[in-house]
Amino acid sequence: MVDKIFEKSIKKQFEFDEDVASVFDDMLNRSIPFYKQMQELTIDFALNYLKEADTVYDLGCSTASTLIELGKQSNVDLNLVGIDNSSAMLSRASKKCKAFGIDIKLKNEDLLDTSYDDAKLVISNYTLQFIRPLQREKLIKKIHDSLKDDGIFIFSEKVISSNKVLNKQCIDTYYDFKKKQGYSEFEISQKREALENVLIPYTDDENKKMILDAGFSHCEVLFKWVNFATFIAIK
Ligand SMILES: Nc1ncnc2c1ncn2[C@@H]1O[C@H](C[S@+](CC[C@H]([NH3+])C(=O)[O-])CC(=O)[O-])[C@@H](O)[C@H]1O
Ligand SMILES: O=C(O)C(=O)Cc1ccccc1
Repeated sequence: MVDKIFEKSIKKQFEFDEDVASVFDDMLNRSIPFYKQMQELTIDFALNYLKEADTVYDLGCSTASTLIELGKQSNVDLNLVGIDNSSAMLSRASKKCKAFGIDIKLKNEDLLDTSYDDAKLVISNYTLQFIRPLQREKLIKKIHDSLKDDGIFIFSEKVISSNKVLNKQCIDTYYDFKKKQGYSEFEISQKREALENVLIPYTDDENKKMILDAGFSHCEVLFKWVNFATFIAIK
């Protein structure tokens, strides 16, 4: 279904409710530049590290498209776990898993309350940005401590620049991208307002610092388009 959520006047904050879930795959494809390529990279790099019976967690799995694709492409059996606290997202995820015949354990839990036992790989694409900064630092520490010694964390985030002028240029370039995807100026500005204080982006350096402070030995950017970046961290 086509995302028309912000065509009408909306006064509430952005929420992952039934309305958003029903158009979510379209929303992501049209709102996150190179979303498909970013997902393919996540899977390509994940497959570099995964062996038979490894456990993979996807934090903020939404409609489970990344885990389904990982399950399809893996030559070994994996223990796939998707976590999200939106029932609307998970009911779609569950239907898609059945339709594709991929076995994924879907957990309706807050990321901050979940345990990540036996994790070889943790994925979290475009989700940490919705966790408040203090909690975010704690969550990263928990992810680090739960990962096996050779564990990997792959995550993507909307990012900002610490240079004000460049940051404004990045935002303008992103809004041009959205216009080219068919969103009107009204939809773009309504969504921007709804995301205010809900989506809290860090700079690349802040993301890397958060990762290294949690104890990871290495972190780098795998992919970046203007203000959207994918990172890989090695325990
Ligand atoms: N505290 C929380 N606990 C659990 N889930 C949460 C929490 N906060 C937000 N979520 C969930 O995180 C997901 C973020 S979307 C991820 C896209 C996906 N990774 C993808 O690659 O397709 C990204 C976006 O919409 O920009 C939503 O499904 C929320 O319900
Ligand atoms: O920042 C924006 O304007 C976005 O649209 C990013 C986004 C994409 C998908 C869900 C929530 C936010």
